[in-house]
Amino acid sequence: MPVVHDRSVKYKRILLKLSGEALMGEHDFGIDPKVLDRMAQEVGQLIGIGVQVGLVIGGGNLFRGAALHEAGMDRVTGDHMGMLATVMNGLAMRDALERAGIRSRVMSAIPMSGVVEHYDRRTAIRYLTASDVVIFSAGTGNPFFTTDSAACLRGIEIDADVVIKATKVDGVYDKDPVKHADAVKYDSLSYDAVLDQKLGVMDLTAICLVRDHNMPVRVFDMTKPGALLNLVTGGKEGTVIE
Ligand SMILES: Nc1ncnc2c1ncn2[C@@H]1O[C@H](COP(=O)(O)OP(=O)(O)O)[C@@H](O)[C@H]1O
Ligand SMILES: O=c1ccn([C@@H]2O[C@H](COP(=O)(O)OP(=O)(O)O)[C@@H](O)[C@H]2O)c(=O)[nH]1
Repeated sequence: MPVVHDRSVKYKRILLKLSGEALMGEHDFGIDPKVLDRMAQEVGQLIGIGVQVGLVIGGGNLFRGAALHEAGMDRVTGDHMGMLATVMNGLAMRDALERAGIRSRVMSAIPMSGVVEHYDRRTAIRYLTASDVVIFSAGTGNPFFTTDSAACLRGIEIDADVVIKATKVDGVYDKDPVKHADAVKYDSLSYDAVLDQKLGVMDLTAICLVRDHNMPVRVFDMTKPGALLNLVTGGKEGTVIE
């Protein structure tokens, strides 16, 4: 895809985190190809204006370690299944991107020879510089972490300008807006405010990491068409944590 620099770009290199659950679309489990195709188009628009895109995709649409543990499974085994789920989502996203004509790579924190490349930071940066989308899968490679933490970790490692969390709500609220109709949205807030109020939009380990490395985080609604492009080109979308 040709790179056209015809819009002002606020963030030159981004780490975009997509929630696994959002990939389900209207379904209760799995991947809705329509959602994948739409996300691929939106990522393609960013590549088209010269933005370098790293992706971390969750696995909650398939397996979550904590939920498997609640059902009786060993926690670490459940987390391994959750991380493998993120590799499956990564493969599906690569497929959608390639079908849309966007070059992409899947790297895994857990070696999986013959299926995807093993994560290597310097190689990832080379791919990004060449305008390939890099999908960082298998989370951090360690149990007891989340893909939010993986997104913040990879964002810091690749020296991204921002970590963008694409989710089903349109920002950070003073309480969970899915459970409380009177929740109030923040346009911006500090890392410490998220930590002090224990706001559940992102796990607190991830927030500590971005705080320690001054990495700004944007939270926005991935179901809103065009929102991602608007955000990356300086538009007002969602909430800024910095
Ligand atoms: N203070 C808050 N502001 C915004 N969303 C919140 C807040 N507290 C909890 N949430 C929940 O966090 C979810 C976003 O996180 P995400 O990682 O995408 O979902 P999940 O954790 O279900 O995979 C939202 O769907 C929302 O219900
Ligand atoms: O570094 C990591 C990232 C993820 N996971 C496991 O993978 C699952 C899926 O990730 P997550 O819940 O973050 O997905 P999302 O909520 O974004 O869909 C988690 O529940 C964990 O079990 C893990 O063990 N280590």
